[in-house]
Amino acid sequence: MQSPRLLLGYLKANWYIYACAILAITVANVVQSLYPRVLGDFTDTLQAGGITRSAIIDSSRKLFLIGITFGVLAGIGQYVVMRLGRRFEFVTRQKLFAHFTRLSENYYSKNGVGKMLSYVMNDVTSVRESISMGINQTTNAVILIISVMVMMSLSSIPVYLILVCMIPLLAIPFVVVLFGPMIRNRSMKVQESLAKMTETAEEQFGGIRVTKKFAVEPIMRGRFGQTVDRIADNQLRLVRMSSIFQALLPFLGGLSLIIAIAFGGYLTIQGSITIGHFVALTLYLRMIVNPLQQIGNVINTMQRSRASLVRLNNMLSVQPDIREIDGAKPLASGASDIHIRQLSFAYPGADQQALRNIDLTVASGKTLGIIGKTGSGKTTLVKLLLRVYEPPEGTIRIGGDDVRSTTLASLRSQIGYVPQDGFLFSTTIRDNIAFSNRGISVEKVEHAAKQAQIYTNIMEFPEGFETKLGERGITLSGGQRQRTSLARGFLKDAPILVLDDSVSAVDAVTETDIIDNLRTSRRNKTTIIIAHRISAIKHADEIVVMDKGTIVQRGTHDQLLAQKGLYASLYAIQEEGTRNAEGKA
Ligand SMILES: Nc1ncnc2c1ncn2[C@@H]1O[C@H](COP(=O)(O)OP(=O)(O)OP(=O)(O)O)[C@@H](O)[C@H]1O
Repeated sequence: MQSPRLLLGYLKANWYIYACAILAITVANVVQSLYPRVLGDFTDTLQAGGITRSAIIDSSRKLFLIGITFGVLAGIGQYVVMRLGRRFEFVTRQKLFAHFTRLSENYYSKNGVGKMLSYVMNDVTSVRESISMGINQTTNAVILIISVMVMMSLSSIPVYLILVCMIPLLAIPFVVVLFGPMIRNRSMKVQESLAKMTETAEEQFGGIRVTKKFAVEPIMRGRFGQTVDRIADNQLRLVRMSSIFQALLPFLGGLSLIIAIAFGGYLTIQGSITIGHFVALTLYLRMIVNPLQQIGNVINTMQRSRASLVRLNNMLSVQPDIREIDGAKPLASGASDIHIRQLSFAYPGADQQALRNIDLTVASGKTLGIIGKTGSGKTTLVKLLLRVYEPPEGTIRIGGDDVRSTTLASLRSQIGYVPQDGFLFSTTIRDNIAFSNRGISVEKVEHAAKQAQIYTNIMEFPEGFETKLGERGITLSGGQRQRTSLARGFLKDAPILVLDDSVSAVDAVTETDIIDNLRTSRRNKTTIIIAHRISAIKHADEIVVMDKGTIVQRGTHDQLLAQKGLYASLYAIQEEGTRNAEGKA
């Protein structure tokens, strides 16, 4: 196993419970291995003196005791092991989820959500099966085989006969060594194709509305079909290999039995061993055919889950891109002046810089407007402020502290960020708005909704704020979704509020109302508004115009209008658009 930390850690933590369970299963199997001896002795008694009442009662009592002891002890042992297996599943899923929440946006932009789900579902289940079934069946099988061997050697069956019968079983280690790696490799491929399918399914369900609007369902079905076919191919390859392997071990057990019947039968006819020995020997060998099959099963499952365990351990060892430095300090409470110096940034793997030499100061309590062409770096700037991506050291300071030396939680709790397409969860509108503080009063939630101009819309729903939203807020229009997400930003009332194109989907009148509310509620609080429409930022204390990752103009609305440049051109185009619209109306 490459890096068995996850499983070893769990087994170590629970070793004493496992030890008790294994002890119970061991005793159960030792007791069960007495069974051929009782029957062998019974046969010899029959042969010596015929059938007697006392012999029947005595043997029946022994067999009954063996059955009861085996049933109770094996049952308890198996229950404990299964329970621990389920607990492993639960603990590991929690561990994975906690790990996922620490990974950066950069990781998620490269790895689909479906892939993450596959770890949580398929891989965890596969490892759980192996530890539950593996421990139960291995203990059962190994102990039974050992007990049978011991019982056979303690009996007066000749050793040479036992050894001859065992010859086919010597091939087992070779079979295991040969097939094990092949099964593991094929399992790895199955798990990878399952992950791909979950990823594709997640993406296709997410995009189902676009698919339908473009009437491209057959193409999407074809694409999904391809991923399913890949799984089927990989699974068939695995099943072929596993089946051959699983059949081989009992086959070797069967060969032993044939030798026992042929050679043992011959010795019985010759009078070298008693019929009782012959019966006991064949029963002993018959008894190890099932455990051999179980061992085949277990090795099969173990190889498969080993592939999953490697995947899980690899996943858990992914280091988050954004990490707090040792001794990171919380950002001073209420700090809200922002200083950006010589900030240049390129996305990992990108050959061009998204931001170049940005110098910017937003004094505490002021409003900054950012406008610029699409792709000019506006959102990137905010992502660096929030440390969604890591800015170079010393380039961004809040309240005098380099954001890289602060704790992530304190930094993000000081900033309210409202993106253009804020994600809404499948819960009530109230919970969506009160996202940063579920315990907040209804009045405050309603007030935030009023500020974001969504209150009236919400009250029109029969259940008002208790209305449940479907996947990604499907019951709301684009503009309603945007304003619900905006209300969430208002409610957080953070020292710094960033609106990233957050009023783009509302009409001009509503936008004016929202901006007015914003100006009132954010008086003396730092606010950054990114917009494409000048109407959303013209009131700002300072406006910067961005182009190709740099700031090309800065000033107030009036100062920028007085300059020839991108801002004045944008204004002219937008004013003309508004006049045309009014003319048509
Ligand atoms: N995760 C990413 N990985 C690589 N490049 C990215 C990533 N996100 C954005 N970019 C690139 O960085 C540049 C700036 O993008 P950004 O999102 O900051 O622009 P923007 O000004 O906010 O655009 P818009 O107005 O369309 O929202 C673009 O060229 C974009 O393609």
